Amino acid sequence: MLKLDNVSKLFNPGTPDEKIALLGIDLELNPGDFVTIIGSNGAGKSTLMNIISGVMKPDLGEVLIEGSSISHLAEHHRSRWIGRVFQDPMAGTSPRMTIEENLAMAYKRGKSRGLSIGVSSSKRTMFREELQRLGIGLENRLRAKVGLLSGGERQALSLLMATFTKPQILLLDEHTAALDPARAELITRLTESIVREMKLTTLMVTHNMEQAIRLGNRLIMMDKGQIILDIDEKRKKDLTVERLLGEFEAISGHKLADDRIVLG
Ligand SMILES: Nc1ncnc2c1ncn2[C@@H]1O[C@H](COP(=O)(O)OP(=O)(O)OP(=O)(O)O)[C@@H](O)[C@H]1O
Repeated sequence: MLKLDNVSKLFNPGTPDEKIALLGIDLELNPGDFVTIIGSNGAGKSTLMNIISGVMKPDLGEVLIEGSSISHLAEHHRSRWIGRVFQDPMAGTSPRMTIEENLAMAYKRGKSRGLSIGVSSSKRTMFREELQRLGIGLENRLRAKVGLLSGGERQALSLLMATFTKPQILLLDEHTAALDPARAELITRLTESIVREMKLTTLMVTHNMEQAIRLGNRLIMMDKGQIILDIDEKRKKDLTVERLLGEFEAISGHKLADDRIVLG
């Protein structure tokens, strides 16, 4: 499925601001893996997501999907395989367009060029059915401008749009962090059901330790540009926040430093 082969990224090389963001990352996801990623400040989590989605290129190494390198492909060309939801609920949708127009855009992604972004009645019926799955009444507001939705509603729509065409890889970039606890819980629940039903291979960065342990079948910890812990489903079942923090400290030699960390 997704494979990172010896991926490294250095910012500002040869200057006093030189920063190693990623150092020789090897990572292979199996189909259907749901991997949560936690790590200290500046560990390289966002850089990793940006390199997978094509926002930036690695200095070294390859990103492969199903055995083929996608390293040369720009972000918009990868969007047919990769869905991404950002922390900012405003990032994944267009506020001036209606819910159905946003969905039509998402539906067109990766499809033939000629496909219209217009909303036919058959598409509208499909959009309504998809929105119903979210269980928050958006199916009755197809013609509402997305800018009028709450942050939670908008993030639910972003999640639906990112997964609409069943991407090979779903990237979740702290996608519940900007929401209040009730809305974060709603989005977490929706994420779990969409990932499970569609059997999506998923990478999720989170600052919430309890969420990282509870969700998914595999947990990765990063520090200073490297993966220092990769915990499988069996070991994950017995994890606690305390045990995880202890393991991090034992391996990295320092306490987990993250100003946004949520223990649970
Ligand atoms: N565009 C950039 N220019 C220079 N340095 C950068 C850039 N982006 C990231 N870095 C540096 O690269 C390192 C990794 O950053 P990254 O944002 O990937 O970490 P992170 O794990 O997402 O951190 P956080 O949890 O604090 O958001 C950090 O030292 C950061 O300061």
